[in-house]
Amino acid sequence: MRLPEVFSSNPFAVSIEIFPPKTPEGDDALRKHLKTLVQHQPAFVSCTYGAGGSTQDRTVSWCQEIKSDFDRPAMAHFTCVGSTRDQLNEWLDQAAAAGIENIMALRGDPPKGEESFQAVDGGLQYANQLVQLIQDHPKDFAIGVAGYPEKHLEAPSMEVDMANLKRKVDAGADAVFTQLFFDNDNFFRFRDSCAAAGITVPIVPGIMPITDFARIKRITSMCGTVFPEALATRLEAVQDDADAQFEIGVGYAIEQCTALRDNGARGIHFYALNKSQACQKILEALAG
Ligand SMILES: NC(=O)C1=CN([C@@H]2O[C@H](COP(=O)(O)OP(=O)(O)OC[C@H]3O[C@@H](n4cnc5c(N)ncnc54)[C@H](O)[C@@H]3O)[C@@H](O)[C@H]2O)C=CC1
Ligand SMILES: Nc1nc(=O)c2c([nH]1)NC[C@@H]1CN(c3ccc(C(=O)N[C@@H](CCC(=O)O)C(=O)O)cc3)CN21
Repeated sequence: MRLPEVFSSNPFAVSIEIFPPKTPEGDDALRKHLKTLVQHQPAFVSCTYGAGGSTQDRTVSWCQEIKSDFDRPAMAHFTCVGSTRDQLNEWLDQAAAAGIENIMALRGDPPKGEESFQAVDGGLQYANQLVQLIQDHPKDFAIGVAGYPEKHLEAPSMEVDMANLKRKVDAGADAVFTQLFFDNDNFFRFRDSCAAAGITVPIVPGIMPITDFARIKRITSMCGTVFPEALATRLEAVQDDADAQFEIGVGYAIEQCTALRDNGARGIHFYALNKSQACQKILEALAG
């Protein structure tokens, strides 16, 4: 199912994001977690492509498995990192042949050890160019793009960042999935700015449940997401207690997601980090 139909047929479309594990043991563990997660009938499952600058293989095969073995629509992430236009087009040919219908089009993170993003010779510099390249492919892929409620780290201002988001949507994106955030006010402001900029496609909040404070701190610093002081204080108080961190993190996410839904969010995109426990609790709470 393509993204436009996902959102037209579902007033609140929950999606789950996974990343390809690095080992066969990781693959098996992910299959167990996916089995649990799909019981909640997520609208689709997405799989990253070199998240945080790691490997790009196996995104397509995981998407095929999501469709065939887990019976859910899939979205394959795709980035400009390290590829020429020709190589990007070859990947699109493979994705089309594999039955991929939805693509999350991203510029991508700089590879590990590199400070800033560098396009390769004959490659692309910005995600709007990737959206255009996908649109120019003969297969009619549906396209997701990233949006930044707290501004992308490299953008000089919210206004410039919004103009860049508009470029991606005008190039043909069907939905915007946001960077993770912990303060809903930032999301609601961002949604209003999108509307003011004439962006009419669904704006879906991206939520990462906190289960391990140290890891989340690493990730938020990479994303430019502000961590609420009061929440940090509560988590610091239980630094050595994994269960207590989980309880606090999941409780916070339940409140955050409930408020998003009650205030008209079109869905929630969960950065599940290949685990099911937190999302399961949140989805149970949302189902009431
Ligand atoms: N789920 C995921 O896998 C997610 C990944 N990311 C990562 O975030 C990073 C950025 O990716 P995108 O948002 O796709 O990149 P992007 O190309 O849309 O934006 C990157 C930066 O360039 C600026 N920019 C964009 N288009 C421009 C243009 N035409 N001219 C001048 N400046 C322009 C933006 O304001 C931003 O600061 C990547 O590292 C991506 O992998 C972000 C969110 C979610
Ligand atoms: N800038 C950016 N890049 C991304 O890839 C990305 C975002 N933002 N925002 C939303 C999600 C979050 N993503 C993530 C974030 C962390 C890991 C992760 O597993 N991190 C490891 C370290 C990575 C490694 O060394 O391989 C960790 O231990 O936290 C995976 C996906 C993918 N997405």
